[in-house]
Order: sequence, then C-alpha cells, then structure tokens
Amino acid sequence: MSTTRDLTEAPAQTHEQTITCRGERFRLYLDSDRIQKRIAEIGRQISNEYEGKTPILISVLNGAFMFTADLMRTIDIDCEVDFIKLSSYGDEKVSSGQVHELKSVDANLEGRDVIVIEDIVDTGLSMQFMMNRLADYNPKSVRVASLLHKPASTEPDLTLDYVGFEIPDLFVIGYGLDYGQIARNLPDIYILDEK
Ligand SMILES: O=P(O)(O)OC[C@H]1O[C@H](OP(=O)(O)OP(=O)(O)O)[C@H](O)[C@@H]1O
Ligand code: HPA
Repeated sequence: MSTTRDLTEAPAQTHEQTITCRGERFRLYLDSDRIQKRIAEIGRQISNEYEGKTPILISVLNGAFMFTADLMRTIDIDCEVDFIKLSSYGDEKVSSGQVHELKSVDANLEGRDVIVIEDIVDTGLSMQFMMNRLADYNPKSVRVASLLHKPASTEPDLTLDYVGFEIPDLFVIGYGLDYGQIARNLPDIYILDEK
C-alpha cells in the first residue's frame, strides 16, 4: 500500500508523512499539536498585552480563516473580528506580484486597536498592501499576527508582532493554505519535498 496519499483523488485529513497535491510531493512539516500549542502561546500573549482594550482582529481571507478561528478561541479578553479578502497567487506557487482586494473591511476601524491576522507572510506584498489600506482607516494601533513567515522571501520592511513559525522559502499547504484552492482542510502543514 502506498503511504503517499494523492489529495486530488482522496481527501487527506490526518498526519500522513507525505502527500501529493496537484502532482507534487509534500512532506509533513508542522503537525496540528505543534500548531495549536503555538497558537495558544500567541493567544495568551495577545490577551496579556491588550488587557483592558477590545482589539479587532482583521482576518485576511481566504487563507487565514482557520488560524483566525483557532487564535480567537485562545484569547480570553473581549475582542471583535472582521474580514478582508485579498488575492495574489491564483492557482500558482508564486505570487502574481499584484494584490487584488476582493472584499473590503466592513467595520469602522477609526480609533481602534487592530490586529491583522494572516496565515503566511511570504513575499510580504499582501501585508504591505494591508498596511497601506489600513492607513486609510485611521486606526489607533496596528499589529500583525502571522502563523508563518518566510523571512528569506520577504522584501518590504515589515514589523510582524506575533509570528508562529519562521519557515524556509518553500511552498507550504494545509491549515488554511492552498495549492490551486485545495488542501486548505488539512489540519497539519506540509512543505514541498524537493527530493
Ligand atoms: O506575502 P505574500 O507573498 O503576499 O503571500 C501571502 C498571501 O498569500 C496568500 O493569499 P492568496 O493571495 O494566495 O489568497 P488566499 O488567501 O485566498 O489563498 C496568503 O493567504 C497571504 O494572504
Ligand atoms: O507557501 C505558500 N503556500 C500557500 N499559499 C501561499 N501564499 C503565499 N505563500 C504561500
């Protein structure tokens, strides 16, 4: 029996060591226990640092939906959530270089303590776009929480206040991150296997 599951043929849900997605091989990189433990640490830190305030989490769809839901459950002070939808990758493994805003924020962010929630900062173009966009809304403060960061790939000078894991410059899938829209439902994060 093969130990490599092909995501395009059968849904993969748990902890396979290797999977294939759109004909490319990926290996397990961060399992769900490790992800959830790190998220709980970030949630505790945010709860302490924002005590007495009511921050609003701005989740960057689609990729950040899972991280946002899990992170929010670990924050034990009052907080709100709203969503923006950006897209720049299409079905490819590299950024198109152009960030499109497909849905804007609905909440009034003027004077608010905003925490931007991302699944990944890769080239940094989406986050740079977010920072420019937020400046229009005149918030009181802006911080960023990103589950993953690829420092070797990030070009703009960005301040990332809460980072789950720094990872190498290789394509990753799972836990909200897609390859051509599939693989978001994996509870673990897989990395492109270059071997
Ligand atoms: O730092 P960057 O190189 O800009 O990459 C990061 C962005 O790319 C992904 O979004 P994508 O455009 O793929 O849309 P999605 O969230 O709907 O998958 C991810 O969710 C981030 O928003
Ligand atoms: O490595 C990645 N995987 C999935 N989506 C992404 N968007 C930016 N980088 C990535």
